[in-house]
Amino acid sequence: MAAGGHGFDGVERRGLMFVLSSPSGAGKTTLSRMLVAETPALKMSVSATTRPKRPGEVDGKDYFFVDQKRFDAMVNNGELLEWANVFDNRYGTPRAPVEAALAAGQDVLFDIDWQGTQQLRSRSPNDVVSVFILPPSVTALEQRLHTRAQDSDDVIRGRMRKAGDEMSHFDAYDYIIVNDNIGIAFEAVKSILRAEQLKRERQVGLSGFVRELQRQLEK
Ligand SMILES: Nc1nc2c(ncn2[C@@H]2O[C@H](COP(=O)(O)OP(=O)(O)O)[C@@H](O)[C@H]2O)c(=O)[nH]1
Ligand SMILES: Nc1ncnc2c1ncn2[C@@H]1O[C@H](COP(=O)(O)OP(=O)(O)O)[C@@H](O)[C@H]1O
Repeated sequence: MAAGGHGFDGVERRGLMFVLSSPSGAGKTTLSRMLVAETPALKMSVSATTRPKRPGEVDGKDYFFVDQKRFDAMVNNGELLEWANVFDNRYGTPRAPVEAALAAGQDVLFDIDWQGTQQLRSRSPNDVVSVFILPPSVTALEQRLHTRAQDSDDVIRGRMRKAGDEMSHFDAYDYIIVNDNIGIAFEAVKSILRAEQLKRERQVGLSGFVRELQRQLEK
């Protein structure tokens, strides 16, 4: 992967792929939005989906809403970095924007399920940092799905039924956050991102930087 972009005093850093997953309603969309709002350099990957648009969602911002035919064409043309069936719909990550951002040394944020996370990790094991968000309780999860008020009772029942399955994959993730208080959960997400950005192996320009410090000391 190409190196580029930002870092302290010109220390080049490799962009990372920051993944948030959770059962529906646990809070990953909320946390992703907060993170992007506070971290302008972080690029959100906008997925393509065949699911219907919810009230308030914007095409091209929340998702690219496409029909089944277009989705199949994207798969067949290799336009997706990963894709999966979730809740009887298809979801996938457009490849080009992610590759361009990473090549420029930018970090990319993904709100994708465990299947997509697995596919990204097998392609780029060193660049994926994965976080799984758990609800504090089943009652809270159900309440959140209802207060979001964007899905029918039937859809909510379906999502509650599948929450157990989704949660069973928590052990494939690097970090786990229980999202009880949103402010505390957000602090936790930010800390993980910051610590991962500072990992030695991601700061690919370090040896040159240290050599330069040593050269100046020798003067
Ligand atoms: N594999 C994969 N999963 C995705 C993608 N985009 C969204 N998802 C997941 O699909 C599931 C359903 O998303 P959505 O319909 O927005 O419902 P929500 O989780 O209740 O907000 C969530 O687990 C998302 O993380 C994608 O591009 N790839
Ligand atoms: N810690 C929290 N406490 C209370 N409500 C929350 C919390 N985190 C998220 N929510 C609310 O729960 C609902 C579902 O959150 P959302 O981010 O859409 O979940 P997901 O993307 O995981 O499906 C939203 O209405 C959101 O405002």
